[in-house]
Amino acid sequence: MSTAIEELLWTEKYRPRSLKEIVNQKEIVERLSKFVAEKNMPHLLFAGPPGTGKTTAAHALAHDLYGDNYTQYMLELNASDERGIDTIREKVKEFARSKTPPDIPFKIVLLDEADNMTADAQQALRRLMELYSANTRFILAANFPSKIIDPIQSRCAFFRFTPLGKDDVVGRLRYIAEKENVKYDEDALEAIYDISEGDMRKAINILQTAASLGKVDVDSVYKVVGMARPKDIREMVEEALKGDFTGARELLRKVMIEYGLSGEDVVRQIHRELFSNDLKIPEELRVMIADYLGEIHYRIVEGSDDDIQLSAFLAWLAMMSKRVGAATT
Ligand SMILES: Nc1ncnc2c1ncn2[C@@H]1O[C@H](COP(=O)(O)OP(=O)(O)OP(=O)(O)O)[C@@H](O)[C@H]1O
Repeated sequence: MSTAIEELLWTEKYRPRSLKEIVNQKEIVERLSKFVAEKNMPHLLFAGPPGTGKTTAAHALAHDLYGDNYTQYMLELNASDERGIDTIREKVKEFARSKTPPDIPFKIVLLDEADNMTADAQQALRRLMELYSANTRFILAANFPSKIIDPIQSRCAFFRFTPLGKDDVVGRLRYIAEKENVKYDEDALEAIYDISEGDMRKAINILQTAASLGKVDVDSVYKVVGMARPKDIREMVEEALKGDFTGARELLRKVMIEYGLSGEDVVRQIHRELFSNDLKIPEELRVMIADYLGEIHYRIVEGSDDDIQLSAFLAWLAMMSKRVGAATT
């Protein structure tokens, strides 16, 4: 990757180079550091959601093993990009023949998105792993480990990466914002965490896009991701639950126009708010709303009119709250 892109993209600029710079994932970092100390390791399977540090950890491990010029001892392949197992086989064969590191008996093949390979391709991969195991170790990265065939799973040490917590994400965003001289509101960083759901890549990208517009505040954050502020969505639902259908419908039109949301976007955001702690409603009502919202979502996806469906939803909320006798508290 060129230096220009590394400088431009904050996810690259602030990608941890060494294991000790990785945020959280403590147990993983400890186990990997042991491999570095022992200069030995088995094949590895890194599993977990996007943006939690799988690729970063593989590079950091190679960096700590081989030093700054580690890339000559590491082959990175993306299972979805490479044209089938034959291409992978050719590349691995060539790589296995190339220069070996001075005092470590193996090189590393990183295979990203391994769970996108068919079961047949994975069988071929398994044979490849065995064939070159004398001087090569494979690191497989996957979002869904259940899609990796058992014979491969049993040959790898398993590492589960978990979504990063609020303190970790907000702390990292604060660190980057300070380094980049970005003006920000603390609650904007928390909003970025809420949207990212523990995906650090997504969080850093939102910060960078919002910062390009000026000060990072809650409004600019929701604007760049094309979402309404949760508060606006909650107010709309609460208004309907108070029985004020007309008021709720006005708020609906406002969020759709102001934020340029589609009907499906609005349904997704209502769904999100339904399970947040900020919407205080009785459990019985929450269950009914979740059920009916699923129906509305289906109708919109099938091509029904956004406005008619969402108006019907708000009307239903207004009627339901009366029947259950439950206005918001
Ligand atoms: N644990 C972490 N500590 C610090 N930064 C992180 C961490 N995890 C992710 N990041 C940041 O997010 C970016 C993306 O992370 P990475 O490529 O490692 O994700 P991944 O888990 O491999 O995701 P994918 O499954 O999409 O490939 C990194 O460049 C880095 O800036």
